[in-house]
Amino acid sequence: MWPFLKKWDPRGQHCYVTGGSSGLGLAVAVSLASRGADVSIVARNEERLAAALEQIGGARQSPDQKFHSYSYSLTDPDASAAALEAASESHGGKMPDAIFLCAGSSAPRFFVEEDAKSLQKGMDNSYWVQAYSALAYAKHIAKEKTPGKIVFVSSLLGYMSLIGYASYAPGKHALRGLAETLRSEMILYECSVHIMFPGNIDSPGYVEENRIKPKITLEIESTDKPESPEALANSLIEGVQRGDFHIAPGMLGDIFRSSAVGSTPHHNFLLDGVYSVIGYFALPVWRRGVDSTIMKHRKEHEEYLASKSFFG
Ligand SMILES: NC(=O)C1=CN([C@@H]2O[C@H](COP(=O)(O)OP(=O)(O)OC[C@H]3O[C@@H](n4cnc5c(N)ncnc54)[C@H](OP(=O)(O)O)[C@@H]3O)[C@@H](O)[C@H]2O)C=CC1
Ligand SMILES: CCCCCCCCCCCCCCCC(=O)[C@@H](N)CO
Repeated sequence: MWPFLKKWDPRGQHCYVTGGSSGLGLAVAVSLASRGADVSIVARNEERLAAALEQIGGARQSPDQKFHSYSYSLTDPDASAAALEAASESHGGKMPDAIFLCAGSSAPRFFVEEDAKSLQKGMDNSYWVQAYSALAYAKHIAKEKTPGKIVFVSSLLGYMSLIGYASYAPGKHALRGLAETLRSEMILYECSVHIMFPGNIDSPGYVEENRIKPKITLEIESTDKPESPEALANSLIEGVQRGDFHIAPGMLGDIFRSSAVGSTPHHNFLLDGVYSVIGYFALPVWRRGVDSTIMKHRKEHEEYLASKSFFG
């Protein structure tokens, strides 16, 4: 964003990556390691953490780089704080220089099939799984008076939403609200804030969610071909290096970002204007197409609900 500012260099920095055992988080961890960073990853499953740590080790650039993994459940506020503290212990008690909050998951289904518990779980796995870590980190940064970096991972579904995402899109929108607040507030502590809005990612999590995803959601989404975690990890890190606040890779990202920009900082003042004009004309056409696809599916939907004994 500011060409005269020095680009952020991950070399020698301690980077903390949640969800670092799979998909985007793992690719971010590997890419940071290959750029000379110390990397700590956090997730729950220990076997996958161990396998990931080995892969991250393979990207080592110097014998001094430290790689660690920690098993914590980040939907718990105390565990989120404990995970950060554990990671800082291996670095002389100093908080990580940057935290990449990639953990998250979605379980798409129709709203009428949700219940209070599943909606709360959706919020846990989209919003709280990142927000608690940001909270614990921010407190330390403010107390320690050391600069920091917070990177959230939302989704294109943090800019818009569609059928099937009632338990997930609200949390991803909420992350945008949190990031906007923190971008403004954390400048007090020299802590920069960034948030990514990727489309579909070709990850283990994507394969998993597609097994339960309503057919109609799959069909509408098919416009957005999944991208490799590695390519997206590079877009994320390069966005952070440039100092971009919103990082929305690809043409779709540019269109949705520019169309939803509000008072969020622009990237390229002129180009963003072009993208927002494209969005102004193309997005309503796309949305009407989506609505008509959904309406054509009405009978099938009713049959589906009947097959689940929804009507009693
Ligand atoms: N897949 C997609 O199409 C898209 C995904 N996103 C977002 O990108 C991020 C990465 O997604 P993706 O690459 O698919 O990830 P994966 O589903 O492949 O991996 C998720 C990672 O997060 C960890 N994780 C999940 N829940 C918790 C938890 N409660 N506590 C600690 N760790 C947790 C998992 O480990 P473990 O289960 O062992 O804890 C794993 O390491 C997510 O935030 C997702 O919402 C955004 C747009 C599209
Ligand atoms: C010019 C206008 C053209 C518009 C075309 C838009 C196509 C958008 C398709 C929807 C993409 C949804 C991504 C979901 C990512 C995600 O977060 C889930 N995989 C859950 O994890």
